[in-house]
Amino acid sequence: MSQQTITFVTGNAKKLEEVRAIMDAQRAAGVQLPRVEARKLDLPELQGEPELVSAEKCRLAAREVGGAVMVEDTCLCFNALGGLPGPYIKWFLDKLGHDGLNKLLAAYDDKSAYAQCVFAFSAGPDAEPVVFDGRTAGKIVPARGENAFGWDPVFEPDEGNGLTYAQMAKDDKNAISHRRRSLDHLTAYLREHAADVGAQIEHEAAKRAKTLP
Ligand SMILES: O=P(O)(O)OP(=O)(O)OP(=O)(O)OC[C@H]1O[C@@H](n2cnc3c(O)ncnc32)[C@H](O)[C@@H]1O
Ligand SMILES: [Mg+2]
Repeated sequence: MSQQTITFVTGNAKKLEEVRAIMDAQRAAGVQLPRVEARKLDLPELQGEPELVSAEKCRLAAREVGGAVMVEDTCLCFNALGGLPGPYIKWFLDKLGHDGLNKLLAAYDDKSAYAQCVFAFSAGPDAEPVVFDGRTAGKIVPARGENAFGWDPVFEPDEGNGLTYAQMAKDDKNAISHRRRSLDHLTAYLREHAADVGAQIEHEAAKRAKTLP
């Protein structure tokens, strides 16, 4: 499987940076990982539960790439709001900013939240995506820290020693992040099912080769 390539499809350069850093550190520690290439594509996203959003994004990505892909969808879930904004965080952040995200919780004592990352992997356009959930608990705080990645300045993870994601060293965020946890599940799956996944990727590729002119 290590010879085969999986394409990570995302329109977000910061996600890619973190995924690369996490995978490079694991490789350096001797963990066997597949080759991952990146493709910058902003795919349309279905509305619904995070697993569904990610699985559908994965199906579209596999069709677009015509091969094995991984994608991820990230949510920021406020417990007082029943998990919202959740998968809609991109638009809430865009329209309301860091201050507005805090104001959403002004009427509630409970500022707790969790960051959730759902990776999805597909061996090819006709394969069923497999999804992996990773979460980090914390709370929403007034913005602290100079960091250009999304809502990092307003999320203080419980394991962050009082620092927001934006104030933490990159390696420290990557050690406890929602993305790290989800990616760990995905890479463990790829290792555990290396033979099956490898055969599935090849089967998909052979099928495509037959149908292409
Ligand atoms: O192409 P894709 O991979 O979908 O990239 P995206 O930027 O559209 O990402 P999402 O749909 O998953 O939306 C998640 C939003 O949360 C932001 N985000 C994702 N991961 C984050 C993290 O670890 N820290 C802070 N903000 C993050 C991201 O910039 C988006 O605004
Ligand atoms: Mg997106």
